[in-house]
Amino acid sequence: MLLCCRACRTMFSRLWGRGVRLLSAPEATAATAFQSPTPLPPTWNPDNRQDHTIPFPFSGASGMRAVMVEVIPLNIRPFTMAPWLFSSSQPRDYSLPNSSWSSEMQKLYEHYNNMCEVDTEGGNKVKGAWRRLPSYNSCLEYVTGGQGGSKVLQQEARLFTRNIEEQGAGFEYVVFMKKHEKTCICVFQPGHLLEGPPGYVHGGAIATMIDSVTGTHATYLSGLIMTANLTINYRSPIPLGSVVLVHSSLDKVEGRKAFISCQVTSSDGSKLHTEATGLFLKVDVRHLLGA
Ligand SMILES: CCCCCCCCCCCCCCCC(=O)SCCNC(=O)CCNC(=O)[C@H](O)C(C)(C)COP(=O)(O)OP(=O)(O)OC[C@H]1O[C@@H](n2cnc3c(N)ncnc32)[C@H](O)[C@@H]1OP(=O)(O)O
Repeated sequence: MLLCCRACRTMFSRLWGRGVRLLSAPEATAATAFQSPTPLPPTWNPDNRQDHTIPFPFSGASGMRAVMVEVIPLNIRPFTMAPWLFSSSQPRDYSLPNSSWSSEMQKLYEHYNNMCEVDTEGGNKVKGAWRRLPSYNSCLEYVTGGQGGSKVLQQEARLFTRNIEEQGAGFEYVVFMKKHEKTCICVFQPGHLLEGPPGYVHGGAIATMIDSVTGTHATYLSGLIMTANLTINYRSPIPLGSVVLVHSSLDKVEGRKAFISCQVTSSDGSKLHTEATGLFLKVDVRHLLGA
């Protein structure tokens, strides 16, 4: 596969780490000569690749150019060391701890994470009442094929809460779901880029987190949803850099509608910062694509 256009590049970034690796120019030449029944375009030349190369999309690889990729069946994928961001076999899960997390954020994470698995008398671990939800920098990570899915794949969809490069500067958060009680809790540490009033979090950033947590909750319960209505009451300002809890609970489901309420509190629950109610409507993938 030649990375010669935007669609190729998007597809490559989606596939990277899933059995796909970049070929060096000699490898690419050899692979084309021995394996591909389709000759390379006449303009392609490993020594002069201007016509069919593109800047590599990931940060940390500036100046690097991708020429050709090889798809390797996952079960025989060799070990390769990738020099850029998505170097593991899975896309980065942003809900895992990083060095920007304060000790309070880390402590709360461990508190809820420990309840995701419990020790049995026999010393085994079994699933607990809670579940940590992974979080990626693109909603595409949740798309599972189908005609709609592949159409979505052609776009470079990004989840903006997870696309601020500097760790700790924007939205640091992790969502835990308590499935049987239909509640969700999010541990949220707002960074300096979310400043509104001096020293406090911007109301729009708080609304973003409420929409993200309640929207994730509704998605988990109902599948593909869109926010139809969000009503927010701001009760007390949230200091930048503090750690707060976003509680989400399902009030009722009526057909396609899920009614969810939400409270943002201090980490010990003693102070109420924000209250909200949301209405989420289950939608068809065609609705998202504007069909
Ligand atoms: C392991 C698993 C992990 C899961 C991991 C998930 C990962 C994911 C993470 C990201 C999570 C981020 C989540 C963000 C979610 C957004 O922020 S979405 C973006 C913001 N929202 C929008 O842009 C929506 C724009 N609006 C629309 O597209 C359409 O108006 C809607 C909301 C889809 C509704 O349109 P529709 O489907 O045609 O519905 P319609 O027939 O008009 O109305 C149906 C019913 O709803 C009622 N209704 C419609 N709108 C309203 C309203 N605003 N107020 C009250 N009632 C209403 C109608 O009255 C009607 O009621 P009934 O007559 O049936 O009783």
